[in-house]
Amino acid sequence: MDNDNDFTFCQVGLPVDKNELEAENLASDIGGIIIKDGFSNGTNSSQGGGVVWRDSLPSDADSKNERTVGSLSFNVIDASARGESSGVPRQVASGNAGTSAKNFDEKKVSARKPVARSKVPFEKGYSQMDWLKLTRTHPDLAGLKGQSNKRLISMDEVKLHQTEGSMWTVLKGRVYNLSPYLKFHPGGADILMKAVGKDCTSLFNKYHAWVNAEFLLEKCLVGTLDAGQ
Ligand code: HEM
Repeated sequence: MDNDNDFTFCQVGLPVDKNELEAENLASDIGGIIIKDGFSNGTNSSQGGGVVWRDSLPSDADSKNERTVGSLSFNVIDASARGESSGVPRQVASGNAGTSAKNFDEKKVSARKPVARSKVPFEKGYSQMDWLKLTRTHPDLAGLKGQSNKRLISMDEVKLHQTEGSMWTVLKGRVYNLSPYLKFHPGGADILMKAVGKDCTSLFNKYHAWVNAEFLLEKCLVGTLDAGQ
């Protein structure tokens, strides 16, 4: 096997990105990182007032660095005690090394409201399983009465079939008799009536482009739409 083309054998290289190198240099120049809590009024952090964590004890070298480059410090504020209910942690960041210090609040991300689904509870005996059983056992769901389902059908003929037992629709260039499926339609029979006598392809795609109608209505096929009409 050619390992060059197999990503599982990819070698992870050293950072060559210019920005990464710059970030590394900058990090080594920073005098120290201090995390303080927001409760103590300890103004002198070097005495440990409110310091939650610091990356190193101030040594001579570190304080020299602090004078030339500075340090980064973060104040950690517990918002829960103030009864803020956003659930998003508030954060205040401050830097004193010439880096532009900005206070920021994380914006609340508004979750999209889910679209209301309008599935209709099926009547007893009209589940999708019941439909599958019926398609396997019924001899003539399309109502062909011996006619071929390979013939071309005009739109005018489709419009004529809007009566009980013979309700035709066009879906993706195929003509189906919807009558036997009406009561099994999970969206309800009423809404499916909109498809009768018409080409329902765009309505179908609007509601559920993912539904495999070719399979579900296989036994309801009466013919192919004559597109030349
Ligand atoms: C013509 C063949 C059609 C077939 C075979 C069919 C089949 C289905 C199936 C299997 C579902 C359940 C989908 C799911 O659970 O994700 C469904 C739901 C639904 N259908 Fe159809 N459908 C057809 C046409 C239409 C048309 C023309 C309309 C609208 C005029 C429509 C409106 C709906 C609605 C509103 C639902 C419920 C949506 C939902 O679950 O969110 N259907 N249909």
